[in-house]
Amino acid sequence: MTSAPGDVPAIEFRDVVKRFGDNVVLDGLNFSVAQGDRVTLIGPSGSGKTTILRLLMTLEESNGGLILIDGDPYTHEYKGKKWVEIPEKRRRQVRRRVGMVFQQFNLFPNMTVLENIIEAPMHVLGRSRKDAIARAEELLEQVGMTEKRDFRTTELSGGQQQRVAIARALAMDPEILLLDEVTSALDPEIVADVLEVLRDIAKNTDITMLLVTHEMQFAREVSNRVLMFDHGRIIEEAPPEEIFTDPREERTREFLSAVVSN
Ligand SMILES: Nc1ncnc2c1ncn2[C@@H]1O[C@H](COP(=O)(O)OP(=O)(O)OP(=O)(O)O)[C@@H](O)[C@H]1O
Repeated sequence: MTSAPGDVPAIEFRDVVKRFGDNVVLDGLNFSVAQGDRVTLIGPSGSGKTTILRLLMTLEESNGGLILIDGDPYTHEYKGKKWVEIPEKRRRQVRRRVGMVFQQFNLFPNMTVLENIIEAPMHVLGRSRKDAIARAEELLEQVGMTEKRDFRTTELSGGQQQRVAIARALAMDPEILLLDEVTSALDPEIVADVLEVLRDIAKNTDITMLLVTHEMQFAREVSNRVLMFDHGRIIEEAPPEEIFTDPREERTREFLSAVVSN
C-alpha cells in the first residue's frame, strides 16, 4: 500500500546534515517515504544507513535540515521567522510513532520476555497492566514465542531474542518500524525464522517500514522501493525487481555483486 499523490509522507528528510567531528556522513540528504511504504536502504559499510535510522529514533541529533514524521517536524520548526527547537514533550510524542529493532536486540537482560514487552506500553503509553499483557500475549503468539513468556531473555537464543525484540517494538503500535540489520547477528539457520516473522508483519499490517539489510532476497520480497546509498547520498532508487536485476549505476552493480558473493 502506498499513499496517493498529495498525501503527507510518513517520513521526510529535508537537506539533513549529520557530521561526526570532521566526518560528514550526510551532506544535505533529501528523501521521503510514503505511508505504508516498505523501503530498503542498501549501500557499503559507512555509507550512513544506520545513522539515518538513529536520527529517526532521536538517538542522534542532526547538524542541519529537517526531519518530519507525518509532516510534523521532529527537532526544529520555523516559527516567528526563526528556527526554534521543538519542546521535548512534543518531540517525544512524535518519537512514539516510530519503533526500531536493532541488530543486537537490546532487550532488558534482567527482565522476563513478558516484562520486556509490557514495560514501555505501561510506562510510556500509560496502558493498564492487564491490557498490556493481553496485547503482549497476542504478539508473542504472532512471533511464535508464547512458550517463552516467563523466561529471562538471557535464557533465549539470538533468534528468539530477536523475535521478542520485534514483539516489543510492535507493542507500542508504531506507525513506522525501523529494522537495522536485524538478522546480521544471527546464525544462518535461524535467520529464516526471523525473516518469516517480518514477512508476516509486512503482509498483514500497513506499518511503514524502513529497513537496512544485507539479505537481498528478503529486501526483494518485502520492500517496494530500494535506495542505494554511497557516502551519505542516494545514488540510485528503484523497485527491487529493477535494481537487483538491472542496476543503472556501476557502483550499485559492484556493491550488489560483492554482497551476493559473500
Ligand atoms: N557515534 C559515532 N561516532 C563517530 N562516528 C560515527 C558514529 N556513528 C557512525 N559514525 C560514522 O558515520 C559513518 C556512517 O556510519 P553508519 O553506521 O551510518 O553506516 P552504515 O551505512 O550503516 O554502515 P554499516 O553497513 O557498516 O552498518 C561511518 O563513517 C561511521 O564511522
